Amino acid sequence: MSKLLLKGGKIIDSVQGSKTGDILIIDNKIAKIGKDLVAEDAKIINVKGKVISPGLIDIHVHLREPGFEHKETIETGTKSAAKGGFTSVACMPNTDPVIDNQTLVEGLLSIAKRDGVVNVYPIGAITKGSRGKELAEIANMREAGIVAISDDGHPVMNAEMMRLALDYSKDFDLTIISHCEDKNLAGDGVVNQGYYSTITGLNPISSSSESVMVGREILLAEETGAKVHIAHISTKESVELVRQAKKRGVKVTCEVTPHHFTLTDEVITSFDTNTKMNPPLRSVEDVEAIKEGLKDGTIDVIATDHAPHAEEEKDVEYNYAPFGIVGLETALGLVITELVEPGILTLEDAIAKLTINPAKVIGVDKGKLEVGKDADITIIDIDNEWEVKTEELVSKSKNTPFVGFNLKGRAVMTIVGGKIVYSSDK
Ligand SMILES: NC(=O)N[C@@H](CC(=O)O)C(=O)O
Ligand SMILES: [Zn+2]
Ligand SMILES: [Zn+2]
Repeated sequence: MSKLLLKGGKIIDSVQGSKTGDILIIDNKIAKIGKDLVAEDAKIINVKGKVISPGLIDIHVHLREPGFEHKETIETGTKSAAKGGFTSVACMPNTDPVIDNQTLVEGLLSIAKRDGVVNVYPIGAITKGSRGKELAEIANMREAGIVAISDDGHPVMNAEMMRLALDYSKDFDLTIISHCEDKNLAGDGVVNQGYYSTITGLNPISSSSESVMVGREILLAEETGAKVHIAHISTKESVELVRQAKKRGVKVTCEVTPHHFTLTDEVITSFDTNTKMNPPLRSVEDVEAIKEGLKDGTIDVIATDHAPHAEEEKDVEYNYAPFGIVGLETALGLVITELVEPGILTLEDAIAKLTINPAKVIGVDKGKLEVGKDADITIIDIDNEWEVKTEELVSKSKNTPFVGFNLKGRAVMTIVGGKIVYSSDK
């Protein structure tokens, strides 16, 4: 029997309010929560002045294995997650091959069991090969352990195919995570349409290329009664569509990435390919609408869309670089610096968007500190000031626009199932 006693931290409880106290972990479960706990032969960890949070959950991660191991592997991606304070990640199926059948899901789970340091929840494809033509083996994949379906990286352009998938997903209580992008409207765009696309001469991506699809998904979810989750929301129009749909009782949820609430399209003037991602960085007004959406609960989840790409792939002309940036190790710092410090979200609300809310979207029993639950816990030092440095990133890829940023707040210890998988002291 192994015992771990966390002493004197601020225990986050977004429902009943946070309190200072101790948590006793026995083996892989939370055994006791209270004040002045004592436990013989427990390893004691003093967390005075620190926050004890439910382990963070990221439901939008590209682990790249199988097929793109030069960008990331399940081992390096989950180590990156652990350093960022994440105890669970859900991984997107746009690997090679695309995760669209039971055997591939089982293969992924067995690698995750062998190499993963945090919990890995696979997301299956909606359509075979994510090509949008015929449905993937959704029932079998569900049996094998997928927690959601998504063709992320691509939209499902055929609305009838999406309606079919939504209808079908209800039988398996699966949420569809939609990458909202109208391919015809997006064309060969690489950056947000606006002042900065004009002055840089880079090909524009309109806001409508996203919002038209957000509107479509909402209408189809409403018609079918299915659950849809909008990935990486980025425009003010999309936020408003979700807000109105929620008022009507549509089963729609959405997520935003830290880069979409932190950066605007102004940064593309550097022509740094680490400012290129899908959807693109948007305007000041969009960022303001996103913050409003976070505040009023329209935006449920903060997810990284961790999208590693190798240095040689990004080190090309802007038009030719792949879309995407890494995010697991900077997410928490950006949330605290950009949202909690300025008072946009309380610490409890911010943590809810990184724990219980994402857990609900993928339907897993995680994200709460309660006796009897898995001991997935993140210890956060919210006052820790640090600078993002390339050489300190443990992800295999270093494609982030945040190098040199000074952030406040970081995970100092990550515990998964009672086991310390990351500690800043080591
Ligand atoms: N976000 C990105 O810019 N890229 C993602 C795909 C995606 O999330 O749509 C990737 O897989 O690289
Ligand atoms: Zn996407
Ligand atoms: Zn993605």
